[in-house]
Amino acid sequence: MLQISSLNTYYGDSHILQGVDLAIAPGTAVGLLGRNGMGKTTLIRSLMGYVPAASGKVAWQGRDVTGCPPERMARLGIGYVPEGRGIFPNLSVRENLVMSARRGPTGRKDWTYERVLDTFPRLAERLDNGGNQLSGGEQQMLSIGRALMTNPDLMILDEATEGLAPLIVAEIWKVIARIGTTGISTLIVDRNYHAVLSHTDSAVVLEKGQVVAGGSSADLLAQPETLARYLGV
Ligand SMILES: Nc1ncnc2c1ncn2[C@@H]1O[C@H](COP(=O)(O)OP(=O)(O)OP(=O)(O)O)[C@@H](O)[C@H]1O
Repeated sequence: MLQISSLNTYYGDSHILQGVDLAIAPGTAVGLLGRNGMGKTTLIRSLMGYVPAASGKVAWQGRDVTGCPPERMARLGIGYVPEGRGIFPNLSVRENLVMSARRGPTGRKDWTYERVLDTFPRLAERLDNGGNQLSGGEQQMLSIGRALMTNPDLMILDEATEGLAPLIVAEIWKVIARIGTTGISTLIVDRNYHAVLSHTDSAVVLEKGQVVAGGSSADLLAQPETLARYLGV
């Protein structure tokens, strides 16, 4: 469904992504792992069109979308929950959700306002609160809820559990697992590689902008020396 081939991205003279390949099949969950600064967010920003790639290709559902702007990628069915959340702080929870509502690219409307509130009962209790009045965990839920309201085929979650209390983290992982069961593919970045590997079908590991390991998540979980080498502190 998503196929990234030989992607190279620079920030100025710094060659950040160095020939990255990544594929996501329909309905699967893929983990994107790597220590801080290895290029995970840059890969997401490149595929979404926020950062231009110098070379390489991004194909989405069979068509070449390399260099398409983020709004177009979103219209084509990619929901993006960025690191740092990206909600509208001055709008209420209700407004944040309602303004994101639309059918998916194939007309799908599985994720309605009611279903999102059912998934996140905490948001249902805070509909009239401004985005800036929410706790960190609630903001994260709102960010995920907004992406779901666009009825995407793929959800990209970048550090969705960062800085949250353990109970909220567990709640977010539960929701991520539930999203996966509704046929939406996911691309997940999270510091807790054990949790990522437990919630995905496959994963790739980035080191200095290159894919250095990858395969089925279950296989990777069974390779502690690989995990320690590329992800250990
Ligand atoms: N806007 C930018 N301008 C210049 N360099 C940048 C910019 N954003 C990121 N970088 C650099 O690019 C490299 C990759 O960063 P990136 O954010 O993609 O890594 P990451 O794997 O997502 O790590 P983290 O978990 O810390 O976000 C790092 O060396 C970082 O310092």
